[in-house]
Amino acid sequence: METIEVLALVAAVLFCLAVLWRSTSPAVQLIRDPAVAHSLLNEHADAFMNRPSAGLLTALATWTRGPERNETLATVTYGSHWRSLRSNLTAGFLNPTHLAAVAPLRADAIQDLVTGLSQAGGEEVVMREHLDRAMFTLAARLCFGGDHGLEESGVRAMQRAMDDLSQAMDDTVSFDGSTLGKITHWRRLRRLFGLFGPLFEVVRPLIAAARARKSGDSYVDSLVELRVPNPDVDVVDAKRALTDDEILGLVAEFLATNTGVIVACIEWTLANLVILPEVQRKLRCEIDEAVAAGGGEAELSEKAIRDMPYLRAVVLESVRIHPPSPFVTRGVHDVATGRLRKRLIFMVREIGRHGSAWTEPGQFKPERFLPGGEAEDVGHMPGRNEIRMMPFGGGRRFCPGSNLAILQAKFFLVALLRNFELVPPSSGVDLTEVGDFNNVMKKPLRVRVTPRKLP
Ligand code: HEM
Repeated sequence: METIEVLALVAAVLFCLAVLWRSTSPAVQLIRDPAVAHSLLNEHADAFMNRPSAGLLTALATWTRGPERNETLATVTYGSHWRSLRSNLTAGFLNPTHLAAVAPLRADAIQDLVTGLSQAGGEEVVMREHLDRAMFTLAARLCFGGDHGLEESGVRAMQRAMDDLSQAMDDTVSFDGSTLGKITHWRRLRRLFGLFGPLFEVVRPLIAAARARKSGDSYVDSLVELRVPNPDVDVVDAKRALTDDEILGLVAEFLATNTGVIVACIEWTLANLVILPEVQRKLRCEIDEAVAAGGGEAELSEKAIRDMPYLRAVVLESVRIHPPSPFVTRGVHDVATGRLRKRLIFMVREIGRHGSAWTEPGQFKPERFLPGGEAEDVGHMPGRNEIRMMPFGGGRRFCPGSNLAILQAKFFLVALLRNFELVPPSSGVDLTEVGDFNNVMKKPLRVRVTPRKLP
């Protein structure tokens, strides 16, 4: 065959592959309107119970297929396996009695944060560095238990591994859909999955220790004890334990959801409090009054924190305008083949700032969530009759950790405002957003923290 004929043949094959690829690629629909989001997620919840399946690229990157993949709560298909994992987290770990018992761990983390910031001597600090450290220590203790030999060096090694994973995740999500993009995406995915290795090195002995002690109240203890449906055995209601690989995935998910997004929520809130001194002053007044009413205790009670209307309004306004997770996805799959037909992307940021649902949507105005305000009935979860914002998603797969996340953010904010005056840095505060997986401040917030004389 002549060279020219070979080239023509190669071009024809490539053309056919491109047409095939395009014709089999799932359609993508972007949802920006709160009313449309409500109709899809609330009125047709049964049709949108799953996120898009991971697909060919993930299979290539992990060299695994279908049920062999280690599913996490966020990736698993709606069904009995999902129900087991979800009720283990919500009815078990996140139930109010259990959470009350972890209050001392949170108090320790907050105390360390306040001590660290006090040493800054009124100088400018990069708030995220301090918050990341405190929040990660807390998450690791919630995950593995406060007194099971979790060394500081192990916590920091885990934090480094998780930082790399979350950076790789952000690089992977922002993928433009072009053929070149897909190839790059595949390479990024391979890198991403490779990053689980260093995390596993630190976590594997902790899983082994949890298996050996057979009881405990940390998240990893609950995963070791959990039995999930086993469809591979021909026995009614057959169950099996989770493998170490599966537990690793769930641990990574737990650490990720209990750190970066909560830190992002606190950082965005602080940025607005620094820019708007009047809002900061009002919030501090509410905190000082609650502290006085509580007899000046070092940490306010959970009830006192929940009963603070202005704090609630500030946090809601923060997650409305700067949702730490900027989009939520759903997939429509072919019933027979399981292949992804359509990908729906709910643009959480745009929904929370939609002109049809909010007046002056770009302005940070906590008052809108107070009694008499335009959003006095809006909470952090979508209402039954409407969606006006959805920072924690909606429908069947809404975020199970939303209450904990809001509570942790409030406790940290109260401690910071109670102990420090927060003054803008000389360079000002830049609210530019970055990140597709997590929505963070492009320029990490710098603040001058001046210790307060406690009333
Ligand atoms: C400010 C902090 C947080 C934000 C902004 C956030 C946001 C979200 C969003 C938007 C989703 C997708 C919901 C959907 O698809 O409808 C989600 C899912 C999820 N979140 Fe959170 N989250 C936060 C904290 C947490 C915490 C603390 C936990 C665990 C204790 C958690 C565990 C999960 C899990 C397991 C899922 C997947 C649920 C499922 O598919 O059934 N999140 N989160």
